[in-house]
Amino acid sequence: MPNSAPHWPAPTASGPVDAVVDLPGSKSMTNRAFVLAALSETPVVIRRPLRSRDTDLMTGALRALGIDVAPHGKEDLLVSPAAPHGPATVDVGNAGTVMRFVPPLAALADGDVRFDGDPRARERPVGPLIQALATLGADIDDGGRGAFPLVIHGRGALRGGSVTLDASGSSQFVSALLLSGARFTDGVEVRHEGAPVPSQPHLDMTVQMLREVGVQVDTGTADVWRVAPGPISAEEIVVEPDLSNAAPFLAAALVTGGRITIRDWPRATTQPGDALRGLFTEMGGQVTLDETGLTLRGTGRIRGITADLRDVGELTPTIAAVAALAETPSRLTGIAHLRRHETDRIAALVREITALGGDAEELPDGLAIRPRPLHGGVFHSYDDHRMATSGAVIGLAVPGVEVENIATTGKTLPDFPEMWAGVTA
Ligand SMILES: O=C(O)C1=C[C@@H](OP(=O)(O)O)[C@@H](O)[C@H](O)C1
Ligand SMILES: C=C(OP(=O)(O)O)C(=O)O
Repeated sequence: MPNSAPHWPAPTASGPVDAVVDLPGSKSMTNRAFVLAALSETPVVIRRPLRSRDTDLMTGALRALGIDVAPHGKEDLLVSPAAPHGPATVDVGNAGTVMRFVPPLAALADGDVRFDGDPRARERPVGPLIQALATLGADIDDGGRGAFPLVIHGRGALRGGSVTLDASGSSQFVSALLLSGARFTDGVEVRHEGAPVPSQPHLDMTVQMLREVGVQVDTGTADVWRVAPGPISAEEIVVEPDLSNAAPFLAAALVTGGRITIRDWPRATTQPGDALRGLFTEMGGQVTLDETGLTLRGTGRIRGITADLRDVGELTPTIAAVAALAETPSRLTGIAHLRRHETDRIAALVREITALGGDAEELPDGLAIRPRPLHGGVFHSYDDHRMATSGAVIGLAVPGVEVENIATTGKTLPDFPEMWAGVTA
């Protein structure tokens, strides 16, 4: 999308950063919480939800379906469930969680629900999910495209049952069916066939959050998930800080040889961002976890990394930014599905690192980055929040980097420029 706002001059660190960072809630947990709350037997308080474009799109979708979401105290939200109904129009924006998690809810609605979103939403994969919903009894008009825009002719209930799909393009196809599956008449059995499903921690998150609201989920067989039909009983869902959005801040410590503490890092979590502890240790950081949170200390040395990031694909842009500043080469693989994320992240990262003088190369399922000094220039963000924050990370070490459309960080972290200024001041 063309963006006429002036480019954002990325602050260059004048010395090692040293700060404690409070991050808002996880996008992935917040948007799962909304779906579960919408289908709950009783009103649900969502504690410390993320407020951002992606979560606003989700609350917009719920409201369009007749489900009320209201402020509750200073930072919480109250969801008052109701039988979802059409006619309704849902704007999915460029939010994968809204694109994938809301159609099953719409299939349970009474009435027509229309879906469309940003131009990129029409390119992101949704076909296997739409096909699966049709197999489970939904009446969907997608003009045979297997893509947005589309209409779901809800009939107030969905039969459910067993379905086989290829979820190698996105774990969100599976999560979507599981999140609403307990409310399908026969529950749901999802079988995956194809190349491995990415983002395993996000599947674990779905299963754990379902179990916490009383849903029976059987994960005993690899690539098969069974959700028993039954009620969803939640009163409160607590959202953890967004550990994927911790990535650029921890990277700042690594890149400047400084120290960053992310407050309230959970001791146990399903979030993929927890893998940053190991990944950034391998890249040269020293990590400690205590009552305050997770602290990363940079040592002044940045090592490259060879890693299969299939499970934690959304961390790739930040890891690539650090890799572009490292002393040794990096090879990031297992992430072919990133080509259909907010943008083609593999092509975008290679293009932008190369434009700053770096040495980066596309691989069929990832990218390779070799050490080479970088210079200033415009770092394009392609409407991708994680591209924008990656440009900020590189800018810490390379004077004269300007990030195009920093406002796109509002997808999951609207206060990013202010938070970043606080850390780099
Ligand atoms: O379920 C989720 O909340 C997510 C799953 C992952 O999607 P893919 O499996 O499509 O990569 C991840 O990249 C995305 O940011 C969030
Ligand atoms: C891939 C991402 O988002 P989405 O939920 O839109 O898929 C992401 O946040 O890195």
